[in-house]
Amino acid sequence: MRKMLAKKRIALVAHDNCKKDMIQWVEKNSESLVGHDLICTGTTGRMIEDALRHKYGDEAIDKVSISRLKSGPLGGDQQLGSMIAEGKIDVLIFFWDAMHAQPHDVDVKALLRIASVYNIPTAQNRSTADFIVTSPILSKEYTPKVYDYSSYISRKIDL
Ligand SMILES: O=C(CO)COP(=O)(O)O
Repeated sequence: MRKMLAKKRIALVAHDNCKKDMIQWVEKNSESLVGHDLICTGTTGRMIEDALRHKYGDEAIDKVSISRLKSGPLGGDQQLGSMIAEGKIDVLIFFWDAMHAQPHDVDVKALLRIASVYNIPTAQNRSTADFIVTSPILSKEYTPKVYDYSSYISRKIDL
């Protein structure tokens, strides 16, 4: 059983062409977000921190839990994927660029895939992110369905 606490661990990631969208979305929903733990890839995190600092001031921002991983192309997506596999992320908000290829395309795909494997609520655009951030479940305990991969783990492989 996997139980999400009322305080969620929310991963925030955006490609460069989507960062404006992400910052606007965070600013618009900051009241709902600041009570949770925010985990970001490097550059997205820096920009979100700057935006929140600008909105709330230096003192208030120190009380917001924001952690910054490596920049996406430098391993940040993989770090997030690893955190998902370890049960350390509850929600993924990932605005990825559907119009331009990324140097770390494989990492992007891997992150989205692992989020699916572990049944992580994932927003890939602002509308879905709006639905998630306004969901009453966001601030309540929640027990997501955990898929049973035991038959895969114990599968027999002929040698
Ligand atoms: O590349 C990213 C996600 O794939 C995001 O990385 P940055 O937040 O460091 O720009």
